[in-house]
Amino acid sequence: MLTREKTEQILENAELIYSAEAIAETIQRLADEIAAQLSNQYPLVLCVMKGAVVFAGHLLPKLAFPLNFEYLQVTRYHNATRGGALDWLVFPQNAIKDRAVLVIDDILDEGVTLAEIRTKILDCGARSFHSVVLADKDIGKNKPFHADFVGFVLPDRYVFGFGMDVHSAWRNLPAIYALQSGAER
Ligand SMILES: O=P(O)(O)OC[C@H]1O[C@H](OP(=O)(O)OP(=O)(O)O)[C@H](O)[C@@H]1O
Ligand SMILES: Nc1nc2[nH]cnc2c(=O)[nH]1
Repeated sequence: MLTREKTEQILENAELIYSAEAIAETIQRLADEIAAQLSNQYPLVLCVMKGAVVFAGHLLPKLAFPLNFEYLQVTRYHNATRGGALDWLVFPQNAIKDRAVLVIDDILDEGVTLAEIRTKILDCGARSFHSVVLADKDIGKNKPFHADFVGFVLPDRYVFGFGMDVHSAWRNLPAIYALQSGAER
């Protein structure tokens, strides 16, 4: 864990990429797009913890149709800024069969996490699979996964805030920041 001083320094040196206002507008647009496709499906909405917790908390009240809500938890970045093997921590297996599933995640980076989530959900007998991400990072190569609903396209930098962590801190920020280049380690 970083010291409090180091954590504050990271924010001071970071660059604001999306303000709280820009995020709010984007979430309303995403909610409208999701409603147009899924409002008559009575979907099971799954939040990918922990990163999507803030995004899900803002998006859910804007989905004005019947749904059920559960969460799953996977991690492959742990407290680092580079991804590794995926660790499954929580998975609501029994809730999924025959459901139209909408997965909410904060960020699509290399696409490994959501590709594995989709496989597992379809293996559990979901009727359909959709996903919404607040941010899709432009990594300059093909990804094994494309989201149905995308908020922003981000530059290829490590970002944090609005649920996303940097070395496990700053998930509580109301906006999205990019880590100063060279500070990834
Ligand atoms: O597209 P990928 O390269 O696979 O990365 C995307 C995943 O990385 C983050 O999760 P993380 O592993 O950091 O766990 P967390 O949500 O608990 O922070 C994020 O919430 C996505 O689920
Ligand atoms: N916090 C955070 N988590 C990620 N997971 C994959 N990419 C990122 C990123 O840029 N920031």
